Parts: sequence; structure tokens; C-alpha cells
Amino acid sequence: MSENSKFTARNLNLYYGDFHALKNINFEIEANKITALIGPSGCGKSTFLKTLNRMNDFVEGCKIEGDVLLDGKDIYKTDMSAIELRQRVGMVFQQPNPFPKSIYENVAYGPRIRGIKKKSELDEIVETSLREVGIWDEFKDRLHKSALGLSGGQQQRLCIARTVAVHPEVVLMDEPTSALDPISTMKIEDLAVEMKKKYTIVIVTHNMQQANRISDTTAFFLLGELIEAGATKDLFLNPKNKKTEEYITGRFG
Ligand SMILES: Nc1ncnc2c1ncn2[C@@H]1O[C@H](COP(=O)(O)OP(=O)(O)OP(=O)(O)O)[C@@H](O)[C@H]1O
Repeated sequence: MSENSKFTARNLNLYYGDFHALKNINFEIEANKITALIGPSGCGKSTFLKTLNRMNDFVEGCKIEGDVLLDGKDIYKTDMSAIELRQRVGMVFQQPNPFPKSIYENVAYGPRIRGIKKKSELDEIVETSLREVGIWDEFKDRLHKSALGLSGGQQQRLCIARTVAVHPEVVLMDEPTSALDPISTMKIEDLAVEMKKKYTIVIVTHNMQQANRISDTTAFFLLGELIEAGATKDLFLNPKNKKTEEYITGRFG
């Protein structure tokens, strides 16, 4: 395990019932970097992402073997609760999913659940979180309006603000821009690059230009296997594996 490793997967296998969805994955995710997971549909990218904050716990018949270490501690074999884990490892989904509440309440929700009650403290967290994702000026005069009235891009940035409001260490993003227009996509990409100063980011994307633009490391999955992983520039310029080359040059998938 290298010094800068945030997550380490060792001999990780995952089964949905009889279906072997992740096959002996060995992979390190570096702290304060953006790691992109790429590969054709159904190859296990989201499944791998969800093993990092135990989202698969909700799936009946899902069985996991091997180790997933966060800062050297196995997240499946410690007494850390899934709730505590998900505070440390937040997640942003493909479809923006704000709660049907005000902008303010969306951001204050997590801190409130974690016991913060004082209005002045919540006000500060809301402001800091919205500033952090660059939407404070846009939203400050309508904090008490419904989040559902926002555009898709604004909703996604609000969801990211909601995630950072509980001070995670890692932010997982599952195709966060695939439902967004190009300008909103660019804003999220810029934000992800800014965010890596503070967080470790793992992003699933079908958009290879996106992986190339923003990630430091790219991992290519195929049929549940991790075929190749490395520095993004190297992987796109000089893929070592023939299948990686075929995928990134658009010859399959
Ligand atoms: N809850 C589940 N139960 C059974 N099989 C599942 C479940 N979730 C995913 N799978 C299967 O596991 C495989 C990997 O799925 P996964 O969603 O991880 O792929 P992916 O690479 O993220 O795909 P996409 O790019 O289309 O989102 C697929 O064959 C999928 O059908």
C-alpha cells in the first residue's frame, strides 16, 4: 500500500447472487486525486464505486470477498457503521436528487442529522458549503425556495454542496454530468478539479474526454475485470493493453 493511498482494494470479488460482477480487483485510489473509472456499460464501474461506501449493502444477494481498506482499515471488517462510513465517503448520483425541500434545508439536512441544531451554526455551514461549490451568490437570495425549481445543473451543484456539508474525505461521483448540458457539465468538471485539493474524488464516466480532461488516474474495467489502470495521460496516449486501446479509440463498447 503506498503512502498516499486513500482506498485499497485487494482481491476484491463481488457477486450478485450467482453473477460474478467484480473479479479479483486490486487497485489503489490516491488521496487528493481524481480517479476516473471507465469502461463499457455493465462492466462493473458503478458496482466498484458502490463498494467504496457500502452502498451494495442494500442489495439483496450481494456478496463481497476480499478487502476494501480506507486509510488502511477494512470498511467491511471494522466496527465503523455504514452511516459513519457514508459521512466520510459521500456520493453524488447521475440524476440530481435534491430533497423536495428548500435549498437551505437540502444543505442543512446532513449536519442536522449529525446533531447540529443551532441556527447560526447551520447558517454558516449552508453558506460555506454553497460557497465551496460556487453557487452562494446565485442562491443567497432564494435560500428558502424549493430546490426542485432549479435547473438540472444547479440541482447537481446543490447535491454536491449537500455532500460537502458533512465534511467528507472522499466524494464518489457516478456519472454526475450525464444528465446535464455542456455548460453545466463544464462547471461540474471545474468544480471537481477544484475539490480535489480538499477531497479524494472517484468518478464513473462514459465520457472519455471528461476522464482525460479532469482525472489524474484512469481505470479501465471490462466484464468485471480491471484491465488497466494508470496515470490518465499514459493510459490514453500509451495504453498497455490491447483491449484498453480498442476501447479508448472507440473500436468497441
Ligand atoms: N442489483 C443488482 N443485481 C443483479 N445484478 C446487478 C445489480 N446491479 C448491477 N448488476 C449487474 O452487474 C453488472 C455490472 O453493473 P454496473 O452497474 O456496475 O455496471 P456499469 O459499468 O456501471 O454500467 P453502466 O455504465 O451501464 O452504468 C451488470 O451486468 C449488471 O447487470
